[in-house]
Amino acid sequence: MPRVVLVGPPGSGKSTTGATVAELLGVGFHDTDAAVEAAAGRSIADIFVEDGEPAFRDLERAEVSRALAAEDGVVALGGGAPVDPTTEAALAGHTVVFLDVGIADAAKRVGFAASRPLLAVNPRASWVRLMEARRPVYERVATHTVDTAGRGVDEVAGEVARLVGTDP
Ligand SMILES: Nc1ncnc2c1ncn2[C@@H]1O[C@H](COP(=O)(O)OP(=O)(O)OP(=O)(O)O)[C@@H](O)[C@H]1O
Ligand SMILES: O=C(O)C1=C[C@@H](O)[C@@H](O)[C@H](O)C1
Ligand SMILES: [Mg+2]
Repeated sequence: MPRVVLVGPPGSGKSTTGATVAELLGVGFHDTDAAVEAAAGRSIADIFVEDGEPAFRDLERAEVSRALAAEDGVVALGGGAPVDPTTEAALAGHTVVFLDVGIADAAKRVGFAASRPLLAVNPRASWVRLMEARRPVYERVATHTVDTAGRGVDEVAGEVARLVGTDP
């Protein structure tokens, strides 16, 4: 079972902070977005364009299920992964940290590049809509919440490592 699973919206820092948390804890780091891309041999943006979002969600659900069973370090999920009901149910019993962030910090961090297909059109409004719909899900699955607003990667990673460092 992973030591900790990171959830949160695009720009919350799951991938970047997760790698630092893994270093601090001396464990491996696994990013489900990267794993889906490696398995498919294509970028997520290409999977969205060529096969559509439902096809990506199927690949993501399978990869998250595999990672929750097989990985034992830090696991970063894609931003939309916990919205899937099967994935939400599978997260029960795991140590899950919700990296919270507001639109101001997310916009600064992400720059809303085309690599995030759900934010390709009207990125700020799309991010706000996504976050409104997803906040209840992130809050339901989280065992801990860490506010990342105005805080750097090292500070956030230090707090996450302290929170989960004593968990079995
Ligand atoms: N706490 C932070 N302070 C400043 N910049 C940050 C912070 N966390 C992440 N970043 C920067 O924000 C950008 C996006 O971070 P990252 O890719 O880790 O987000 P993510 O949550 O994994 O997003 P996605 O859901 O799209 O995978 C990166 O350039 C990263 O360096
Ligand atoms: O917020 C989302 O739905 C997404 C976030 C990214 O991590 C990727 O999983 C993909 O771009 C979809
Ligand atoms: Mg990421």
